[in-house]
Amino acid sequence: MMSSDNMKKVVLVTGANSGIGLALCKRLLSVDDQIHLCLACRNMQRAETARAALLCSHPGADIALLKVDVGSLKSVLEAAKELKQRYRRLDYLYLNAGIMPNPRIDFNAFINGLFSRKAIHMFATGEGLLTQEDQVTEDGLQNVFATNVFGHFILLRELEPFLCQSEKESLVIWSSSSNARRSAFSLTDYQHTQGKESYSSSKYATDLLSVALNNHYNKQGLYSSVVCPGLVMTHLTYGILPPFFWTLILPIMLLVWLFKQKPESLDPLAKYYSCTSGLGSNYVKPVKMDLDEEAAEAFYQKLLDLETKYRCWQNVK
Ligand SMILES: NC(=O)C1=CN([C@@H]2O[C@H](COP(=O)(O)OP(=O)(O)OC[C@H]3O[C@@H](n4cnc5c(N)ncnc54)[C@H](OP(=O)(O)O)[C@@H]3O)[C@@H](O)[C@H]2O)C=CC1
Ligand SMILES: CC(C)CCC[C@@H](C)[C@H]1CC[C@H]2C3=C(CC[C@]12C)[C@@]1(C)CCC(=O)C[C@@H]1CC3
Repeated sequence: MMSSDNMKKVVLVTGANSGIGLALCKRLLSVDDQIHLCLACRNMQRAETARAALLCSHPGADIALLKVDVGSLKSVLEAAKELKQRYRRLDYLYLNAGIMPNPRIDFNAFINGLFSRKAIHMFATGEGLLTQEDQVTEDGLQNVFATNVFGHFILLRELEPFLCQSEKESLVIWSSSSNARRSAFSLTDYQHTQGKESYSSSKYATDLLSVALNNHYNKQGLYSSVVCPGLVMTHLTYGILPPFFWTLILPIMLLVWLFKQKPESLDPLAKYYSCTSGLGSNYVKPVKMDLDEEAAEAFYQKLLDLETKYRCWQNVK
């Protein structure tokens, strides 16, 4: 018979020590403080600080730490092994850790975009505005791809037996982005070795991967979904512009948005209302992803090939 401790849901969040990951952990505990929450972080000091902050608001919560650098395959394999020893189940896997290294704003694109019909879209998604300088990891992979996509994919593959259990369903949730863009991604260069939009490409890759995962794993009780947090002030965005700059431009961004609103674009027969209600909160609306299932499957096969290659390499080492 299962003890009540074994019946508690196990939730793992990568990149849980700051920003969206930490806010998510706080929210999860406020919804259900009876979960086993595991903060998967690369820096244990920052993870400890996050744990202490969560315990302040939720004393008595069951919060464990797991060391993992999702950009390193060795670290991911070790972390997965450790997890399998600690828990008998995994209910929610939040694949949230992510990077946007050395971001630069393309000011020419910004000025051109500002006076175009795409201004609002540009402010909402950052489309075409940002470039990044990527690097190669110890495993010989592009860092943004390794961190935002492949490390998480390997983690998921390793945890497959826990996620695909006949008696229960499991959910994998990816932190994607409105910056995910089809034109930044290429199946022939899925690591984005050539371009300067590795972030956009990696987020499009997570969207594709999520679709493929559903096709392959739904029958085994594993469901994948992507969330798109919009624009959130975190270390990631403070890497693009310093905090004081954001304080200055946010009201301007709001004004631009207001002036760009077209009254005729409002539907007279629609009510525009907040989705928040006392009967359960729903702050989001679904947006159809700009992708097709063949591309998702083709990308999935490429990831499986890369996985095979790296597993052989790990065995040889
Ligand atoms: N902020 C925004 O506007 C948006 C963010 N997102 C996505 O949300 C996710 C969270 O980002 P956000 O909270 O904004 O940014 P933060 O930089 O605040 O958080 C990123 C988290 O990921 C961790 N991380 C980064 N690299 C690794 C790694 N190799 N191994 C383990 N952990 C790692 C960081 O750890 P450490 O502290 O050690 O660096 C940190 O905890 C990302 O995937 C991002 O792309 C999506 C849309 C918008
Ligand atoms: C005065 C100007 C220099 C103002 C430039 C504003 C831009 C820096 C921002 C406008 C939209 C923003 C945005 C992001 C980053 C910053 C902007 C491009 C993200 C790409 C950050 C990470 C994400 O995942 C999505 C964000 C979408 C919007």
